[in-house]
Amino acid sequence: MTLTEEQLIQIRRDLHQIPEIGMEEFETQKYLLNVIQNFNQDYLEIKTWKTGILVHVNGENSEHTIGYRTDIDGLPVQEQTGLPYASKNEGKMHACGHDIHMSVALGLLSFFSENKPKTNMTFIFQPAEENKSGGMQLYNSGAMDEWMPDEIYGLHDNPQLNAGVIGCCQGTLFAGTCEIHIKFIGKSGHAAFPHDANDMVVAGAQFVNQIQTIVSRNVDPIESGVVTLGHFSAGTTGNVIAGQCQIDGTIRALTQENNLKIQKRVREIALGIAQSFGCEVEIDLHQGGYYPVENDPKITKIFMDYMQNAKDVDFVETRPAMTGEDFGYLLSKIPGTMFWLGVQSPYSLHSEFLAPKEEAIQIGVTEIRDFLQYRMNLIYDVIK
Ligand SMILES: CC(=O)N[C@@H](CCC[C@H](N)C(=O)O)C(=O)O
Repeated sequence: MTLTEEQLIQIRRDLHQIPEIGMEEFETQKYLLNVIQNFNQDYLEIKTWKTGILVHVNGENSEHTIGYRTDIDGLPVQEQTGLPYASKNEGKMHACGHDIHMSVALGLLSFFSENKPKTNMTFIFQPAEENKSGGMQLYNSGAMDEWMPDEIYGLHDNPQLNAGVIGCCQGTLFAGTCEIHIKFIGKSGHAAFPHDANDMVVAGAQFVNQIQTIVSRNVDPIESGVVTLGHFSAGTTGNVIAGQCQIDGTIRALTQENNLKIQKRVREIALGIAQSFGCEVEIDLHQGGYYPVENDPKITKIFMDYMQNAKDVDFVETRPAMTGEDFGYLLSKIPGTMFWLGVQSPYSLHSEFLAPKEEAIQIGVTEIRDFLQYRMNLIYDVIK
């Protein structure tokens, strides 16, 4: 069966209620499998990988395989939307819209399970996009090998675009990211005797201030970068000198070169602070699979030209964004395109109030289905 708009919205609401953190998507996997097993199975082969699912669609010509990837994990965010179908999982929420991504993917898969595609297809329901580089883990596990796509597509929802609008750009769509985890370890003591202690609030504060110079002084101003420290904790109370300071953050850059340059400077500054304060430092800079999302020039031109000219598609050319995505790793191995799907919300991705407009799901399914058919016809004409 091809899922109707009503069914897609119900699926999205069901998934929205059961968000799970990366590599713990057990209920989500079970729900997805149940939906997929109700599709026409004539052309489908299904397998699981950890908490993810791979579905191969046998097309008319098996010389080319089109990949379509959705992420399936939620975030550790306490939902505050007040919606009747809000998350039932305390402290977890689909605050990045992966429930929308999954619903669109199911809509597409349901269509191609009924309408044999011109080429093979591999649908990837990928765990752990947010924090554990699920895309990189999946690719490196070899689980995709037998159904390896020749080209791959994936979308991300965008609250700033009207529902159903498609956005894309040539080159880098999303930044490469790198998590920062730094711990300064000194000596705690009485607030009255600072000379007998080694104050890690002061060391941490110096670190926070000094890294502000990285983007302003080390990155070419024509290019760009972000160093955000979202977490700083030290000490226990006002009259005890803190012996430890934990700082966590993230680096964002549009090129891998700048990402590595910023990583190097963060490391150097942390080591310099440790030396000048005579304290220990533990530095954990972790990029994993969060490479810059580099759209393939040829495939992206075909995608953008199609979307620009298609009747009924509202298309905008977007600028690169400093969000990260482990789809960047898959794109470093397989040529393809990532694009935005507008879901129109006053709240940003990762907000506890994010409430995407559900009409974007069916519009997205129609737009992407038509593009994929167009693309498969182009390929089929060449290889048949
Ligand atoms: C689309 C999106 O919001 N992605 C996340 C990716 C997280 C990357 C990693 N955990 C990091 O913080 O560096 C994002 O925060 O952009």
